[in-house]
Amino acid sequence: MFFVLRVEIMYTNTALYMARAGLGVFATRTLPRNVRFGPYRGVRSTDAASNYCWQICDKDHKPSHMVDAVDGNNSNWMRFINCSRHWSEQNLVAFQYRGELYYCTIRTIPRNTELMVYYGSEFAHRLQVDIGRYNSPIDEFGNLYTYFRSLVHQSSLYFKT
Ligand SMILES: C[S@@+](CC[C@H](N)C(=O)[O-])C[C@H]1O[C@@H](n2cnc3c(N)ncnc32)[C@H](O)[C@@H]1O
Repeated sequence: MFFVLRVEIMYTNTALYMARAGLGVFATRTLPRNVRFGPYRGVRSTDAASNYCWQICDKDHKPSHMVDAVDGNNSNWMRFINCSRHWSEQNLVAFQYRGELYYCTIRTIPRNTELMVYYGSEFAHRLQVDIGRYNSPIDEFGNLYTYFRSLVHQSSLYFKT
């Protein structure tokens, strides 16, 4: 089953989130768990030349190439999704399927909530995300969201991009 995803792209609330993070993506309706978006559109490149790159791996899990969404004319709305700073605010996981990159919701995302995915430790570190505290107990970080960890399972829900 396909749905048309409605999201809003707007400036992140820097008072609540991270300073100077720019634009972010917000759900305009409640999204259930296990909804997949994608693929992440961009230009194929050999190196991580921008902050809009995801690494694609081959069948042997070896790095193959990057998909770079720096060009707004050769990418889609997924380029605006920001990096979570702690698992309590992460609501998407990135995964690769048939050589392309997708995101999947890992918890129910209430309306008006920012969609956030973990970029991986290397890039997150560059964004000054405290990797050492990423998985620390929620009360050390603040009670922004209720913790609900889950695995990505098969789902019949997909969104068109
Ligand atoms: C893929 S883009 C995300 C969209 C970006 N906010 C925009 O306005 O185009 C990645 C960039 O967003 C910003 N960003 C994303 N997550 C962030 C975070 N947790 N803290 C600070 N900046 C972040 C950084 O400038 C990063 O280079």
